[in-house]
Amino acid sequence: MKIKVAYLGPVGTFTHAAASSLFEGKEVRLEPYPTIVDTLQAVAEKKVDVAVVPIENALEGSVHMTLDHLVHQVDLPVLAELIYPISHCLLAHPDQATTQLSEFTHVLSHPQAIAQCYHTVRKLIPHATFVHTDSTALAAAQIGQQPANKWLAIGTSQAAECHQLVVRQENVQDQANNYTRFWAVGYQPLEINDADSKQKTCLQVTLPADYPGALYQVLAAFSWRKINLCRIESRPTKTGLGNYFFLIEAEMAINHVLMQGAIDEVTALGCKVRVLGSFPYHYHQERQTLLGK
Ligand SMILES: O=C(O)C(=O)Cc1ccccc1
Repeated sequence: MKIKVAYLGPVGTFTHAAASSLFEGKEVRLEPYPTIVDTLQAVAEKKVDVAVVPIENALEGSVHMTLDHLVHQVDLPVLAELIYPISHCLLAHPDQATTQLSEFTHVLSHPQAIAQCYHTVRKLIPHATFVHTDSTALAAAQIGQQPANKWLAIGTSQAAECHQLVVRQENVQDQANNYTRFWAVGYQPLEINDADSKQKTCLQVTLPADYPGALYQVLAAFSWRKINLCRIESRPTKTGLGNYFFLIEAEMAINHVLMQGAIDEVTALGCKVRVLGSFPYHYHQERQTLLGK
């Protein structure tokens, strides 16, 4: 039976490209969902086997919608991570193919895409009003239905093809080195060929109380074991102003004895530790090593 994979759709989103890359050559059915929350709920409610969602961007940081849903609303293990290059295009209806860029009035896209391109687009179109949509491809679809409006979408060249739009400008992200990390989440382990892959563990750590050196003690548990941390972020627990949990990503698999030791030590300090996942991670170019043949 084909694995069902939910992704933030419709066709032509960056998540669609990442999900296609992650499952390339596999017997899967990719199913689009309109929002990140719907995508995660599809797997939480067992309508699909896996969900692929964006988690962090190199320019804009965490995708809070994804992170908060995974932490507060569902208990879905992270199964794999793909780091995918992101290049944004300005897309217009063919009827606006010759309109001066500075004459466009509105720029539609996903909030992450708008944030990644904000300064570049403001320079090109100083009077643009930015309009948020649930995905970049939805913005492209809306442009396709509005030939008379001087509107642009920020999105992928695939979305331009899907909706017969013209690419008015490529590479409008504010920095060249633009990557997004995507997570595949689900209850069933993926058939992953991880012999050569690097492993990561993502932990949610909540301190017992706020006291001098509390976080320092947590970090020390990783430090003296020489476990490299690749990300640490605080997010509100949503129980009151100033209450945070920490999301800690470490470059070591959960079953490693040193990782077990670090988790035990942090727990002994009185912290609450939840494992969000222990999973292989890859850059897009190395994707062929991620999934089993
Ligand atoms: O809207 C999309 O295309 C997405 O997949 C979300 C997103 C937006 C910008 C960068 C990476 C992912």
